[in-house]
Amino acid sequence: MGTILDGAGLAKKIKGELHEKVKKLNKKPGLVVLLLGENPASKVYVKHKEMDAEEIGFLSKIERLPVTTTEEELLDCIERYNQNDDYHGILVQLPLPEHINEEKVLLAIRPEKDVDGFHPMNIGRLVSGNPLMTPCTPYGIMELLEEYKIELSGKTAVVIGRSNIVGKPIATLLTAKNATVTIAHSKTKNLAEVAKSADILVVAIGVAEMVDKSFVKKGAVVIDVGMNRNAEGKLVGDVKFDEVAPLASFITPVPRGVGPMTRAMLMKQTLEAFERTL
Ligand SMILES: Nc1nc2c(c(=O)[nH]1)N[C@@H](CN(C=O)c1ccc(C(=O)N[C@@H](CCC(=O)O)C(=O)O)cc1)CN2
Repeated sequence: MGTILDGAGLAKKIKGELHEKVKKLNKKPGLVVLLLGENPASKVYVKHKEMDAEEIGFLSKIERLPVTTTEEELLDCIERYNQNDDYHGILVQLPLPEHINEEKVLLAIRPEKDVDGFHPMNIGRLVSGNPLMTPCTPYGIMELLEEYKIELSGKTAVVIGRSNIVGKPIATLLTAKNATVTIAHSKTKNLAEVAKSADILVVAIGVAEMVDKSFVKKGAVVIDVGMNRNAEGKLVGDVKFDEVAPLASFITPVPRGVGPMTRAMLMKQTLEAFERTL
């Protein structure tokens, strides 16, 4: 049985350290989360972010906007927070309703306040090796790998999934640590065979328990980014945990793996955004 990478435990430690730093400040760092509509999962994630921010001692606000909000109204709202010096981090919860152009919205957030790291300027900086803000899920994965002293240099990494928020940036971060990275996706031929070549396997496909033991080399490090509800309504990852864990050297659980680390990195980047204003 592989070692379980305790994302929840590490996230708790990081949030405790942030709290200690915030206690010493004269002003509270501020985080605003913009939530459009009533997506049940998004509502839970946003609530968790609010709880984390309050626990650490941030000024925390959720702007709950109706699903009928127009793109122009959303852009106006973002601009108000761009101009508001009490808020150092602005985040728009994804996914957005279909009538809103996600690219336009992410471009509207000032890069210095883009604590999600999704603004094209922040993506460009990440790719060129001079990051300002890093997408929180990939950042959290890298912190977890570092905490457990998992060697990356010279290792073969396969990332299944090519999203802008996870697949592409984690591939960039692993490459920066000298891993040899392949990005695989729904059109990849012989996906299980490609995955099985990996020393480090990152799975971010959004299909419940799709990755079974046929995808995993003995001794591989398996990072499961998936967050799905199975037929019984239980939260499961993209990896069949019980089948894969005995093969892996390290593996993240779902829940309590990558998810809490995503939130911890959001808090870390909010404090850093605040510190840059001092
Ligand atoms: N603006 C953003 N939108 C979205 C992001 C993001 O990084 N920025 N990522 C995902 C959702 N997400 C953060 O928003 C997220 C999802 C889940 C968790 C988490 O802590 N999960 C827990 C379990 C939660 C539960 O019980 O449902 C866990 O894994 O232990 C954190 C962040 C899409 N949108």
